[in-house]
Amino acid sequence: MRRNGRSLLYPALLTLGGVCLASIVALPLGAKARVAKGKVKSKRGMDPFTEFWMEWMTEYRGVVMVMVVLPLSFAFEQYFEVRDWFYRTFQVAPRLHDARVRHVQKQVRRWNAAGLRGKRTMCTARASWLTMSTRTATFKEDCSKIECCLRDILRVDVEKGFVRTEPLVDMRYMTRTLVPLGYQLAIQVEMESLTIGGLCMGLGMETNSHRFGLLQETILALEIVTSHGELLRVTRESNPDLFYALPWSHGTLGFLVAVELKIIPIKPYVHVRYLPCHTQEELCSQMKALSEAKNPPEFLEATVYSKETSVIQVGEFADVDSPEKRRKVNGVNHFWKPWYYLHVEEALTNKGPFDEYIPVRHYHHRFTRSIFWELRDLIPFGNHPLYRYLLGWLGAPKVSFIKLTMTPQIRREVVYKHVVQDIIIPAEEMAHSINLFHEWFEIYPLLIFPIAIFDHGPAHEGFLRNPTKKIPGKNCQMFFDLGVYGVPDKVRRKEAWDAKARIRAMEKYTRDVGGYQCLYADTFMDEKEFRLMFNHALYDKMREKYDCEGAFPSIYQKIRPEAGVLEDEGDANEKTAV
Ligand SMILES: NC(=O)C1=CN([C@@H]2O[C@H](COP(=O)(O)OP(=O)(O)OC[C@H]3O[C@@H](n4cnc5c(N)ncnc54)[C@H](OP(=O)(O)O)[C@@H]3O)[C@@H](O)[C@H]2O)C=CC1
Ligand SMILES: C=C(/C=C/[C@@H](C)[C@H]1CC[C@H]2C3=CC=C4C[C@@H](O)CC[C@]4(C)[C@H]3CC[C@]12C)C(C)C
Repeated sequence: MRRNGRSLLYPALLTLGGVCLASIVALPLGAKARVAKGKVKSKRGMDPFTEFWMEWMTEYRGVVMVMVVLPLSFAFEQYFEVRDWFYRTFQVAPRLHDARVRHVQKQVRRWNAAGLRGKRTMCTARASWLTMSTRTATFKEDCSKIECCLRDILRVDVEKGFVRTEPLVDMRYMTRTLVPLGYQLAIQVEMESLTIGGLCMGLGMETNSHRFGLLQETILALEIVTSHGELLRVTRESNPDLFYALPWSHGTLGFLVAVELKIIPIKPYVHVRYLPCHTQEELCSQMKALSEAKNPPEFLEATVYSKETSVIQVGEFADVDSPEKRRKVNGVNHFWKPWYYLHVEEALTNKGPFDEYIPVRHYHHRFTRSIFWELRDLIPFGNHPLYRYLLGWLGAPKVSFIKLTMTPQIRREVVYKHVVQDIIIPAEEMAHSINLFHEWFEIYPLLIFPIAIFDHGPAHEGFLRNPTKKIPGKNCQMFFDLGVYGVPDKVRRKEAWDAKARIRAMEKYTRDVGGYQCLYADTFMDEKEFRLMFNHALYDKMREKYDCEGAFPSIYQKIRPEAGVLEDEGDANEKTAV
């Protein structure tokens, strides 16, 4: 059987590779011929060949996704599997680390010596398309780009419970390394391509954030190259001001070259119970009771399928040590399995509540395969059994390649006919916010998971304010993440839908209830509104102390509405009567 399976797999792979290669060669040649024959006329004043491509890639997005993005993602994935295996096995990275840090310092010192302070700010050289932000980071064009090629795990210390790692290590590499050792990051974030640097300098959260808080609470030490090229090791004890100012600072206080993060022991499986809720009240009261319990579950989240219906997922680490448990093992990420959010939804059918044992690494990356539920619009037939069995093994398209093949027209559609947003707001807002999201977006599912926001004391209030309504006996207040990803129903129904007005209403509501918008997403806030949402006191102090003005852009300069896409250009493009 295995031999038969293999002998079928290789011809299938070769055929697919051949078709992709042929298309990649044939399509541009065909396009060039059409342009040469004068069959393509420029409508926007671009050169006709580029214009033809832009239009083709916009029109045939699904084909580009399957023929280009998927094979590229697969090849990229395989390359990094081999590269990371080599570095891990031969322990190459720790020996190279110091030289890599010196390279960052040398570039920063060269920038200082060239007299660029105040003239041209610095940012990382990571290309915008590679990142997990929805933005295009146009600010980078005006910056000196500093290469921070630091992509390895330096040390895993299970006795002391921490991992020392470089910033470009992603979540896939992290679980690949830690899980076989019986450990995970205290906050092990879901999406495989998110990097440690992005999560520490931005934000990181997961379905056990009701226990540990945001990923920043699990940082033990940060190693930073300052605007003068000095290397600093920053801990809670040695430099609390800078330590609490660095999370969410987006590389505007210095370059991160290494970080120590807390790790926790795990078991091989996560026992997940799926609890259907048929009213909002049921959802809110259960989430409150579970998240604020004396002994809360290890993992907790809810997927909301309509205004009233949702499924709560309660997870606990487990061993599978009996035949009865073995029968309930479900490797949800195997390529032939249905997308996870659709599997969860089954709890709302006649099947009712159910439970299963998910191998821990499958649990960690349970939404990567369907990019939460974004893939249903990118590859509408992606969950069809035929597709899953024939092409599912190629994995999910990587967000990076989706971004790389995005034409300006698609970028505008992503902004004006589509929503990707997460907000973190106080727990008591759950029902109200679901109703508001229904009114503004009408997109389901919605994602919900509780997050403890900790009090660091008045001297160390970071970018997030200290909470005001702490849980009795605890040093934190319960907030929750509410995520919305997809195409609003009004857009699907081809009715007018004002993206900017809706997102701005969401931002105002978030500010009014003392919450925060996740900054990987597009924001429409002006600087005054942004400074109202986030506490800049400690951040401003550190910007001054470490001479960052004129050396790094401010956070707002990095996340502000992008010129040409989100900036006001009159209202013509904002009202999308489709
Ligand atoms: N569940 C979760 O927690 C999720 C989180 N996210 C978000 O995605 C982002 C991570 O995406 P990812 O692609 O990994 O990160 P990015 O490359 O987008 O980086 C995010 C920010 O961190 C800065 N940064 C990254 N590395 C360094 C470094 N070595 N030194 C200094 N600054 C650095 C970047 O600076 P620069 O602009 O100079 O490159 C950028 O401003 C996070 O910020 C997070 O908010 C998204 C989805 C889920
Ligand atoms: C914050 C969480 C999860 C977020 C993800 C669902 C989104 C993070 C980045 C998003 C995307 C980036 C770029 C895109 C290109 C566009 O052409 C299509 C959309 C998208 C793929 C988009 C999709 C959603 C994200 C992956 C949770 C963990 C709280």
